[in-house]
Amino acid sequence: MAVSQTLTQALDLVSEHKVEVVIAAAVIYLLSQFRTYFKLSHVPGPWFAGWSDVPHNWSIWNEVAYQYYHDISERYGKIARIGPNSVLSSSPEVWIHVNTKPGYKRSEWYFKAVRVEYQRDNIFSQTDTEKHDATRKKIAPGYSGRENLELEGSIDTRVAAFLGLIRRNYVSKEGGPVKKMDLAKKIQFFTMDVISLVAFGTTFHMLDQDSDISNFIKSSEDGLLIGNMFMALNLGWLVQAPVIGKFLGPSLKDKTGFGAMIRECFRYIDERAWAEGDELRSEVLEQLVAGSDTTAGALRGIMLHVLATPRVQRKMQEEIDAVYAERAWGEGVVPMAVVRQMPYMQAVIREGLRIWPPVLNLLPKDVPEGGDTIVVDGKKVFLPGGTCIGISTLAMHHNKELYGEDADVFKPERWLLETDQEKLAVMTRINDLTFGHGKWQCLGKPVAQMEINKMLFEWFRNFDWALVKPHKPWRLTNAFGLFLINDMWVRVMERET
Ligand code: HEM
Repeated sequence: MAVSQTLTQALDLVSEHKVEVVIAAAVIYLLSQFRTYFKLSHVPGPWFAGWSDVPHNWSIWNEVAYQYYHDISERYGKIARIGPNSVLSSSPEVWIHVNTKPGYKRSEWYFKAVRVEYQRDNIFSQTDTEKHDATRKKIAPGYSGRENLELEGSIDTRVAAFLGLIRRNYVSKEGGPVKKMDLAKKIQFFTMDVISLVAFGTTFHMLDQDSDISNFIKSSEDGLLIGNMFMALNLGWLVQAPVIGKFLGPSLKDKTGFGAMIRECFRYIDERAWAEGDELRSEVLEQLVAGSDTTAGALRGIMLHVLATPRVQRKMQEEIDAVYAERAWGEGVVPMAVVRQMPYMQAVIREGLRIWPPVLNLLPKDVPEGGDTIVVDGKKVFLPGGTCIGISTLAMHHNKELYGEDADVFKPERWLLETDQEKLAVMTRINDLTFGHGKWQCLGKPVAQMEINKMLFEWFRNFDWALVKPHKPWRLTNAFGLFLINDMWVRVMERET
């Protein structure tokens, strides 16, 4: 009774002083906006970034956020503001600092963006550093070639399957009809087949059947595009919200789409009795998401640049032929230990990852409580606690101060002809950041490296390649910083050696 009386009196008071209440609310709102604005007003950036996330979200909506980050860094320097509470940096030193200094944690972006299942975290979405570290300790050995001795053999079977698919369906002959192949699609078959083999111990057989089995790839692309839209509208939290989120996110009962894909994956996992418990199921599922588009993006990017540079293709094949002539490994797929010793191939891969880094989202981290002072180009910059700081990947890897005026050109020789050893070491350290750094560094790096190294060797040892539409080499979009690429049509011919 007393509560309802007080409520009525309060409502009466508000209705008597409507104008004053509106003014007070506006003042409080403006004060909080000013407070937020001034927190980071010493960081350069477009004026609107201090007041609104809309321009940033607009770039996400248009699927060009990676380019937006690059352009902001080019214009405002190595640390720049992109939102009221967000900054981004293209400085490798800053990024290494953020990823190693205790107290930094993953921002809430992670659970909004990469929590594949409703309200259940995986290692990638885990924002609680302690829980993340504990999970990482548990699952890391399974990802490493040293601990997982079957890894290389598993990948070899899929490399051989790719060569087999090309020979069965896509080899064109001199003067005969051209059998066009969408390399972008087949690369995704390859990465999906590898990752299913690594994650569940059984492959999807996409290469063997030359098909997007159960529409997994389409579902995953649709899921990324829809998720990207939610993020652009600042609604990422909705799919994880209590009750309502259950109906918005993918459901295991869905007939198609991401939900259907998750159900199928769980079936694979259960059949193999690979993992026990829901937590491990989530980790396995997460590998599929983290490990297929990323490596596919890398392989497509490297291939496009090599195919557009005939001199590089020729030099790669000369190196491959010399190694193959001396081969001590028999007839199978080239061993990783051999490709690792091929300087030109390694330069091509490093340069490919530099010119076309496949993971381009902010990977944002929160500054520890109490704030932190970072150093950018010798100047100290204070970031208040809770500020969200992300990486400007493209700007970092295309930095003209380090790589020169031709930083945006694919030139593997820059890794071979650099005489300044100190500079080469810096370039290498920065290049390694493609896979992240410190406690959040990519766990799948050995898997991805094996896929890229072996596949490139075998593609170019066996075949000659050409783009079918050099004027429009592929169709591309970007969601969550990952490239979704289709229609990369190529002509493949047996090599005349
Ligand atoms: C060229 C291919 C790849 C690139 C460029 C790449 C890049 C990255 C990056 C930048 C991160 C760090 C994210 C952060 O700072 O929070 C990451 C994390 C991760 N990646 Fe990869 N990745 C690739 C392939 C793979 C593959 C093949 C797998 C699985 C076999 C994988 C599994 C993971 C996992 C599990 C994490 C989370 C690690 C953690 O939270 O501790 N990645 N990756």
